[in-house]
Amino acid sequence: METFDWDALDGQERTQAEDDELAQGEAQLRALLLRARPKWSSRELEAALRKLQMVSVASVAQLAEVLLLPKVAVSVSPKLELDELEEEVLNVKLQEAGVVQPRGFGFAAARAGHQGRGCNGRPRGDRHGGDRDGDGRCRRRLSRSLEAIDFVVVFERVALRASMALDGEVVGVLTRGRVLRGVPQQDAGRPWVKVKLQEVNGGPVAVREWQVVAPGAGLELADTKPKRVKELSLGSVLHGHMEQHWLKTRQGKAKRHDSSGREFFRCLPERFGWILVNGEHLGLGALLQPLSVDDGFLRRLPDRGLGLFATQEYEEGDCVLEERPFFRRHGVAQLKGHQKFFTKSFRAKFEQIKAPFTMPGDEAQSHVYASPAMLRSAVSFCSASLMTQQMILELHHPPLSSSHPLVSVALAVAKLCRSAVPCCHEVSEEVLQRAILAIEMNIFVGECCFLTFCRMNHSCFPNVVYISEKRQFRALRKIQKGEELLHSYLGRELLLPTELRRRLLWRSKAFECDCTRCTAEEDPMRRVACRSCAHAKEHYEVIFHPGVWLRSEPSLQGKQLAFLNEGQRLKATGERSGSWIHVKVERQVGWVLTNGRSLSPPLQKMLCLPLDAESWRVVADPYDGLPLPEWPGWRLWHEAALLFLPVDDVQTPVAEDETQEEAFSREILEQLPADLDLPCAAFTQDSPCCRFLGDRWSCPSCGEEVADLTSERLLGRLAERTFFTPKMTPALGSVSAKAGTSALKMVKRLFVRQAFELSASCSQRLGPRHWSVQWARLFLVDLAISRLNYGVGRFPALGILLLDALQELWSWLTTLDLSHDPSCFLLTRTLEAQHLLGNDPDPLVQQKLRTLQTWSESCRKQVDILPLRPLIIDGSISFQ
Ligand SMILES: C[S@@+](CC[C@H](N)C(=O)[O-])C[C@H]1O[C@@H](n2cnc3c(N)ncnc32)[C@H](O)[C@@H]1O
Repeated sequence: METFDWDALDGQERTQAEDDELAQGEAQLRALLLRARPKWSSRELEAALRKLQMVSVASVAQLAEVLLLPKVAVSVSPKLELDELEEEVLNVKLQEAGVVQPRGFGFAAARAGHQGRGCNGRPRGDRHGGDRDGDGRCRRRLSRSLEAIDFVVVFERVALRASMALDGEVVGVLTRGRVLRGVPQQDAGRPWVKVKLQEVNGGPVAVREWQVVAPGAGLELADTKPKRVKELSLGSVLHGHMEQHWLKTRQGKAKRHDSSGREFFRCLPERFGWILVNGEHLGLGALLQPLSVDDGFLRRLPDRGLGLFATQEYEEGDCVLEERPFFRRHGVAQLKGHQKFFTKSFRAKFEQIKAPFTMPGDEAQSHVYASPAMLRSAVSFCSASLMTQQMILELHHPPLSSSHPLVSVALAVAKLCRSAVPCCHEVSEEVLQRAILAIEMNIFVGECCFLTFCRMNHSCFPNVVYISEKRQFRALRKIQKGEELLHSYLGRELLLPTELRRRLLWRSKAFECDCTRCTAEEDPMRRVACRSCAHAKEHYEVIFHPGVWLRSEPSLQGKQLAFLNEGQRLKATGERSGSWIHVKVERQVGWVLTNGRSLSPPLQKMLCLPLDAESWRVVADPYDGLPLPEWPGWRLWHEAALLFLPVDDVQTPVAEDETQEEAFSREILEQLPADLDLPCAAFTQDSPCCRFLGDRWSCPSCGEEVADLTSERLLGRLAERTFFTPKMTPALGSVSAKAGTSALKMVKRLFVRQAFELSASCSQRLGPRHWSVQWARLFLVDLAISRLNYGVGRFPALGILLLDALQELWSWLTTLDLSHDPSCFLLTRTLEAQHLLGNDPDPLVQQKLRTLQTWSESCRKQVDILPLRPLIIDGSISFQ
């Protein structure tokens, strides 16, 4: 039995003879490495040597000693050559040191490692195969025993002991969900795991254990003239890191290291601790579980690190997981305690921290800036206990070698915090950078980190949802045993198209999402109305007096087939050529000119105009300068604008207080060519939509393909800025917010006018089903609810407008590939509409309300992902 001799750790000065022995051992190891890796350059060799020393291997003898196993293996198989063994041991140690990729590491290897050990009292049998004959068996067994594998703590709390015995000194405690690496070992038939203390409870990498090895060391106050506050007795153990001649410990104190050329402290060698794997004989059951068992709850996946899996079947609404956080990030209020360190110059430096951001495979460049949340992360981390710090560092984060902009931003924030905030002085730059990244990647709503929840991967089509008030995950749909549990790291962003969702995830969480929605062939958010199908359904009326010619070709030279009188109705066939349309009139077909501008001399007049499919009225002629063109894609937004804004505001083309950004958006909209407007028939219920398939749209009905992404991208970018994050300013005065709303905010009238213009442009060019138009609807719903809540006077048309928009949004959400039901995005809005319009005498309003109520009653209403935004228009309410 291998027990650890703690007494041996007592500080002894190293003698010259020991130094010589070390040098000799190193030379042996170098020779062994050279033999085993003849192709390595001297730099690679030196790097490997350094890394081996980090895992306690400084000589060939140590290599054998640490693992003890060669002796066992030799006795089992005398055929095995020592060289071969050395190389095997060397390979394992190199893997442990991170010099080469662990062979077979991960799922299969860990499973193999677990096999036959009887952990959890469950014999594993031989179902995972393995080399079972002769030398092969021996080699397999050897590497298995040497390999460190991942375990997860499955019991509430397990003890880390100084020796492989139940009465061994407890040197640490690990809580459920903690993931650790260790080498399985047996003692008297009981399975134990040997782990490095540094890895599990020794604190962040730079902080090590030190021991007082000479008399005269004392505790001094840092940041002031050295002032001794305490003598330190020989042998006492401290946590800290070296900075020049001082060993720095926590609480802003420093300890003298070698002011007079003498060493006071020595870093303790890495220690080991043992954890019992199975507590069945104690009546406890499994304490640790290898990570990669087939039916495990926590598994290692080939391309995403760890992931959580269902160990039983769940019905929709069931509670799947519940956990308490181990870490809570400081809120803004708590940070105020540190305010005096955030001087003007600190703030200036902080605001300059940024790194260029590009999406892989995309040329468009922007920047990622340091967020104040990172500052909170740094301070919270540095104020946490060593154990908590270690648990944070164990959470997933991008490697520091990654070129992702967050990595360099986190480094700059870490540097700045270390230099300015006292509680951060003692943590190394690298550790603080890792901590900021780990918190950024794993933080949950409510500013918490969890040991288990944080291992759950993301999907835009999740099967569980986080209920923050209860700290629970609940099933969004039926979940089969063995299915991966996936939640969405995104909230309302789930209602954005794939390209934007992937961009957001890459930007904030540094990964390229490969979920079912992101990899699906079609992106249903980007459905646009099919122009050619709509053209084919279009009806026209001759509005020119006395009438127009039906011609055999789309030109004035075309043969005159018939004269069509003013007022005559024509059915389009779908073919067009410039201002010419191909029509069917009674039994004849031919071409008709719609626009007199191409005549010579030009006639500034339309000759034929489309009929609105809903009202069968002629759509007004924009060239005659009529003030209110009644294009269906435009009409809803124009009418809405008139309900919310004074007529002057709606019609004034440019406002004087327009900001640069607003001017930019307006110019973009003005530049969009008018001839791309969709025909009226595109706005009828049954008009077909083109599906977006990667880089083009294709109509399932007529087969038409469209590849022009430019105006859709342009409108999408404006829509994201306008509807997704409306520019709001806090309201003046003191009106308390009503239930379901957050603090009151104001939107500028000019902003609202431009938002309606954008809504109309998106609608006219992309049709009623595109995501940008749906976000415009949400904006309209929030404006309408705010107006009904806070506005002065009644607006009868507002109720119908609100309920129509809600119904439209509800049915859009049901057609998308979303696992959340529409109530997750619309519940508060629906309830608020019911509350505000419940007493409305209009029977149409009551009928629409009943429909909405039936829909919402059939939903589970688990979460509200998209709370109502109180969009109060500046000047539309008066504060008393
Ligand atoms: C909060 S962690 C989840 C647990 C993590 N897999 C681990 O090993 O601890 C988030 C990380 O998991 C990976 N990940 C999660 N969801 C993913 C997805 N849908 N596609 C690709 N990688 C994903 C990414 O590396 C991401 O940064």
